[in-house]
Amino acid sequence: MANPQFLSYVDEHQQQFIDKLAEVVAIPSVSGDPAYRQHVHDMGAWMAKHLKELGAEVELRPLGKQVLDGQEIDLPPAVLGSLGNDPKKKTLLLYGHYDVQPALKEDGWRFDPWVLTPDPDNSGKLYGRGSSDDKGPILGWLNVIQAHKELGLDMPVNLKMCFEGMEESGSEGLDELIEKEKDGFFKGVDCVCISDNYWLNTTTPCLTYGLRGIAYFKISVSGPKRDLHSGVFGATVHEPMTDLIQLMSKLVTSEGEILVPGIKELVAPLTDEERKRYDVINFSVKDIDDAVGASVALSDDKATTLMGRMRYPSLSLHGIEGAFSAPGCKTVIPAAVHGKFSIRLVPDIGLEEVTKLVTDYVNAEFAKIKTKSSMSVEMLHGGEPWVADPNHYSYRAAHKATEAVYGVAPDYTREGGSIPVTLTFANILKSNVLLLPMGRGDDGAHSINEKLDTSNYIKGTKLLGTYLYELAKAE
Ligand SMILES: C[C@H](N)C(=O)N[C@@H](Cc1c[nH]cn1)C(=O)O
Ligand SMILES: [Zn+2]
Ligand SMILES: [Zn+2]
Repeated sequence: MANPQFLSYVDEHQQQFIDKLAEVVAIPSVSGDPAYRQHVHDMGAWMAKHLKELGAEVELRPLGKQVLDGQEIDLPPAVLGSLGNDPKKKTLLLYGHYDVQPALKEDGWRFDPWVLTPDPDNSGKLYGRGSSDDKGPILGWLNVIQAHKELGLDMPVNLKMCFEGMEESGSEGLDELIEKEKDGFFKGVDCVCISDNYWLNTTTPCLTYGLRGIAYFKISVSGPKRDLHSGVFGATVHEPMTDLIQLMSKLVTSEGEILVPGIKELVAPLTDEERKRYDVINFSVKDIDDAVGASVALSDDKATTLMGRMRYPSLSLHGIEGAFSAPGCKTVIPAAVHGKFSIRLVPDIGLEEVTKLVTDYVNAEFAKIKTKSSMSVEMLHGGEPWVADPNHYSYRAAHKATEAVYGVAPDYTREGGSIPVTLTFANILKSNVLLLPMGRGDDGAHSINEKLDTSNYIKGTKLLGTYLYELAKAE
């Protein structure tokens, strides 16, 4: 059980916590676009300032530079914080990310994505980019610390904190920092907790013990030196976009089957025991329909749907840079186009292996196209898949905390998304990692109209705090 004073404090400060979330949603910390990079740095500075005010020792650790769209720019720093150093207490490492995915009102958002907007229908939904992924959860930790500081309560465990600003763009520089600091800043960490994923549905909290990895690719096709008039040059020159579409159509079927040979053969075989684990999860295919706003699920079967997200790889096509995409009818032949796609990886499918399979296949398919265009394929960023031991004491502590705050036992899930640093923490720090999500499956992370329900934010803050108390006692 958590301290009752702490729980009451969270209820009494609900509006103040929402106002803080509004303050950080207003900082458009998009890591993938160089034009927004200063905002990512501003968000890192905001985190450092507020953690210091809460009594933590804080350091902004530079992570070097990256080349983005031909420009060399500073990577956002890692915000490293420590609170408490009592050798009698356990030491928990918290990780979260302060960068977000891009968002433009014209993509179809109901409200300005950078203004946290409560649902006018009073449903309690708080709309805004980053509300659920991952600014709400990282503020959840800050709220817990604030409550303890203001109430004069001792924290049940020592905290180390690592917040990064590049998670949505491959976590560049972070693995190196963890390796370098494993016997420095990260020394003494007993276990790791990350709140950066989502419940499977809208009602049942969960503990997550696996993540898919990711391999993100770009296929570039070019030909003419400049964009051309299709009336003047159509049926006259090879067109890069035509070649790229042909290549991209060879990657995946409409039923989601990956066409790159050799990938599905690597997936670990399904055991009866594992199959049964999907049957007990509180979930229905309607949860998918509700989350995406349409009846478009690949399967009508619950276990097949869950396995599609948790234990099988997937290949998604994301976009074509350089293609005409504005309204209207521009009759251009683009000179160079870059197709982007990613593959979500599962255990037994490694990043290096998949990169070779994809590169060889795309090159072989391109060789079959009769064209004079040039083509190259590269892996832009990646992260390996991860699975943890859900019988660890940290999971037992989170299980008890979930029952205390939500009055139900959590589901045990594997997440379809990726948090590349998770495996690094597990391997380099040799620690158990727990994923303790705050948001719901319909939060729309990475999509338009991302939201966090007020009750998830407030109960989620109570859950994170209660987990610390349970962790202190756990064996
Ligand atoms: C699950 C986590 N909140 C998340 O959204 N992770 C991203 C990481 C990523 C990797 N490349 C780009 N973003 C994801 O799963 O897409
Ligand atoms: Zn994300
Ligand atoms: Zn995230």
